[in-house]
Amino acid sequence: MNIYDVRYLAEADEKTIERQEITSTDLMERAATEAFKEIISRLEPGPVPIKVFAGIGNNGGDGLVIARLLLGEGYNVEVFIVDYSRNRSKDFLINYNKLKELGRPWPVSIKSEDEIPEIAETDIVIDAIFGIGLNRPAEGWVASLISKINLSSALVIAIDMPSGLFADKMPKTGHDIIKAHLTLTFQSPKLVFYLPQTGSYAGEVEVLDIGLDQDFLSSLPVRAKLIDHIQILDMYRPRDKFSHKGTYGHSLIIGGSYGKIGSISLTARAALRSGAGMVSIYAPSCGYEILQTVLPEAMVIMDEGDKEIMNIKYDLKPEVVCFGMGAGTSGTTTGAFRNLLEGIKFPMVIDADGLNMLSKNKEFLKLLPPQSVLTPHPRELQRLIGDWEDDLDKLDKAMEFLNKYSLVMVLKDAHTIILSGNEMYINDTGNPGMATAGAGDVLAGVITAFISQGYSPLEAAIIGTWLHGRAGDLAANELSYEGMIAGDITNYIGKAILELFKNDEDSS
Ligand SMILES: NC(=O)C1=CN([C@@H]2O[C@H](COP(=O)(O)OP(=O)(O)OC[C@H]3O[C@@H](n4cnc5c(N)ncnc54)[C@H](O)[C@@H]3O)[C@@H](O)[C@H]2O)[C@@H](O)CC1
Ligand SMILES: Nc1ncnc2c1ncn2[C@@H]1O[C@H](COP(=O)(O)OP(=O)(O)O)[C@@H](O)[C@H]1O
Ligand SMILES: [K+]
Repeated sequence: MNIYDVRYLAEADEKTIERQEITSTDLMERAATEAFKEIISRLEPGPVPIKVFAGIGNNGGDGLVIARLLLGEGYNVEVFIVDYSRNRSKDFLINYNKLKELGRPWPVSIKSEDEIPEIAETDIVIDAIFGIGLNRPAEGWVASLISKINLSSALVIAIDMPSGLFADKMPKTGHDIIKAHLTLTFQSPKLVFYLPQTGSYAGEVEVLDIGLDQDFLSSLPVRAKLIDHIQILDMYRPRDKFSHKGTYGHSLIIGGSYGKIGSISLTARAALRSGAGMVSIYAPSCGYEILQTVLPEAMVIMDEGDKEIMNIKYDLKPEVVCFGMGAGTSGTTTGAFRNLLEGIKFPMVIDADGLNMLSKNKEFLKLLPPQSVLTPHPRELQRLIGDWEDDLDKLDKAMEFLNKYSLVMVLKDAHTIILSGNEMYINDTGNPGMATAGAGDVLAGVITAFISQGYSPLEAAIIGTWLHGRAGDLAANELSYEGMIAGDITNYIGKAILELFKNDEDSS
């Protein structure tokens, strides 16, 4: 699903109005009706008290339409106009009059702190104060209202955007922003919903198709893509009946040190479970028996070092090499990594201590084979690219870095972001149960396996990240967030792949 810059969404509204020969009021009615349908599909029957807070712009107009439609269905609705300016939008006014024509209940205007109503725990709050038009932080009593809504235990549904959140820039600390449980957003998800700094304001995100002109939308530059199962299915290549293990490539996983042999076994096992034809593990010799015992499907090659890698030598021809998990960053292992980099001409996957060695030895970066995949978590990223001001600045800096060295970057987080060239892909699978040691080692193995099967590094990063998260979700469903461990993610990769081919919506 495409994510667009919001300034283009406003243009798409205008183009739609022109091409579909409708008015902006019709479009507002259409958008708000979609939101209304979604809201009632989630409401328990009964006289739930609903408080709609409507601003005086078009987001407020949406709120008024939703209120009118809910009243029409007999819901118990109170409407509060957040009357911060006389500058009311045309469609707000049209819908304000339509609401008043219903006669009951009269919308209550809030113009000061004293007029902010009590909000009960049992209320449902519909936040239609500000949408994508917000261009400065909420202030004064409007900020107090937002804070009061947040302090109540009411269920909060934000329309288009949680009010107070900017669509295209990061808030500073101290800004009051609605913390929604659910955000019903129009046509395109907004990038800020997926960034660690701002994502928690949106809660669950539901994207509502409001029928904006598809031809115009497809002519727009795409800011990012939210990966969905359709995209994964499109990339997936079925296996040929007459294929053999050679068809799916040989993955070489290099890493481990005394006390950290488990990490490479996690990576190698995940690679085998993700379709690699053959997997060899290269490790210090203290790992030999452990690896042969825990993973009989993998071949094991020993380094001359007992407790750490000293000098990487092998005489096989892998399709892909994955380096770094549990390797440590000693001077000897760093020297061995440098020699490895000098000898490899095809894209690698680099994780964990491989990334730390790159950070400590920036001159290694130009030795990286083009299109290599780097999989940093936020700390590893910070060591690689330095500090950033905020999440948007982080993305800009990471882009600059990867383009300098022609890399693919997998920025691991709650919503992992994959960057390549000017493209950005956002992952929407995964859960907090995956915040467990070794989950990243598993991801490195999954991505490696897809490269070994002939997928491009970017495709492998996208498919691998999505499947890893989906497998984590399936594991959590059975085991709980607390009960799952990294190896469980690997155990569910097969089910995550099978699920891709199920036709029901639940697999998305
Ligand atoms: N344009 C259209 O045809 C459609 C618009 N829709 C809705 O329209 C929204 C955008 O509407 P608007 O552009 O009217 O903007 P908003 O309703 O988001 O904001 C209202 C106005 O408040 C002003 N403002 C910004 N920051 C402020 C602050 N801190 N304190 C006080 N005032 C501030 C802005 O100048 C803006 O005009 C979308 O988010 C969506 O909900 C939908 O109805 C779909 C169709
Ligand atoms: N809250 C979360 N929601 C979704 N995914 C998560 C969450 N926390 C961690 N993950 C995923 O788990 C993995 C953790 O990787 P990493 O931090 O490298 O762990 P380790 O170094 O222990 O292997 C990443 O793929 C990350 O995206
Ligand atoms: K809103």
